Amino acid sequence: MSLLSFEQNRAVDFIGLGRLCIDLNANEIHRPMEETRTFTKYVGGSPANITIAMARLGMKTGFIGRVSDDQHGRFITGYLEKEGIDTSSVITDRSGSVTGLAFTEILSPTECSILMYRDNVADFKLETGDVSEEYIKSAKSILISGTALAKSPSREAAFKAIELARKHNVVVFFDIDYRPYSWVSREEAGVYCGLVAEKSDVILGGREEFDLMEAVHGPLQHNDQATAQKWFDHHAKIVLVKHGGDGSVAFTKDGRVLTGRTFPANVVKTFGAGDSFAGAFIYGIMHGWEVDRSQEFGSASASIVVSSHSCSDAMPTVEQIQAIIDANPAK
Ligand SMILES: Nc1ncnc2c1ncn2[C@@H]1O[C@H](COP(=O)(O)OP(=O)(O)OP(=O)(O)O)[C@@H](O)[C@H]1O
Ligand SMILES: O=C(O)C[C@@H](O)[C@H](O)C(=O)CO
Repeated sequence: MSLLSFEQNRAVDFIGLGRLCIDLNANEIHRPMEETRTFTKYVGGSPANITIAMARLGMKTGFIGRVSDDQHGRFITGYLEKEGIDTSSVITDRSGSVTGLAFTEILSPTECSILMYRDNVADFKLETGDVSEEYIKSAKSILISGTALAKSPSREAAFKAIELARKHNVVVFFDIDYRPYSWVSREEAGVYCGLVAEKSDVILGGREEFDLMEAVHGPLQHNDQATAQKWFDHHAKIVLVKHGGDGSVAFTKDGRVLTGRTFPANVVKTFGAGDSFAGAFIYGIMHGWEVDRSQEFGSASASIVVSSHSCSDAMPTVEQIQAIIDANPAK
């Protein structure tokens, strides 16, 4: 019995909402950013990365967001269009906003950090008027990333999108995506992420991201199974807890607990694992695959992206992911 039912007669499979930014990944790796002279530019932003991942896997995708009225905004929109992502709801913001920049430092394969420049960014200027009911009802699913909740009017736009999704049987995927630099406080993040989690069908996050919500919406349990039950008591059908190199654990409302394995990787950088995992995992779920097969697909995708310099550019095809799985059969 499928946990989720996706409306089939919809023009769009998946809509991402929120952050469209630019990654500037250090070319001189294994040294501090103070010693970096050059960077390579990629489209970034967790929801953008996940939407690009879905498009690379052949899904019909769209995006709801705002970009700056400059070369960076045009670069992002052009990239999305080249990937086949519908940009009819990607709005050029003309308030003088800028594009968020994510400078990434790769000290070692396991020591990576991101320096975020996010003052007056276009993505937080997303307004409720940018969220079209007609567009939402044309989709099978929508992705909400937690950072979109960090500031108004983006926050209200995200909540409107969720309400419209619920009204039109659009499946809501929620990636908690906690990025401290965008929030006033952890507590505020917990408040708003918890309110979205209560309305979501599938929730993805790390242990500490679930703790963030439980610190406000209680009780704080540090226990994946108890966490999952908490959200099943609301609207969730699948709760997936990511554990980095240790894989993931998925809980289903019908009582299954599924452990996701990891795949060997020549790790260049650790970030991008979550977005590539999410894209391929959601792909599996939307194709009616069992949750554990979807976890495996997500994990294989992540092993490719952590072995690459970029996030968005490195998002793999179905064939590339399957080749990793075929080369590393489960024991
Ligand atoms: N070093 C690794 N090698 C292979 N697979 C990995 C590695 N790190 C993570 N993964 C895979 O990616 C999935 C998601 O990783 P993780 O838990 O780090 O998400 P995240 O914290 O959201 O990542 P990000 O750093 O992109 O925000 C894991 O469940 C695992 O399957
Ligand atoms: O989501 C962000 O703001 C940073 C991303 O652009 C970056 O690619 C990353 O950290 C992916 O996890």
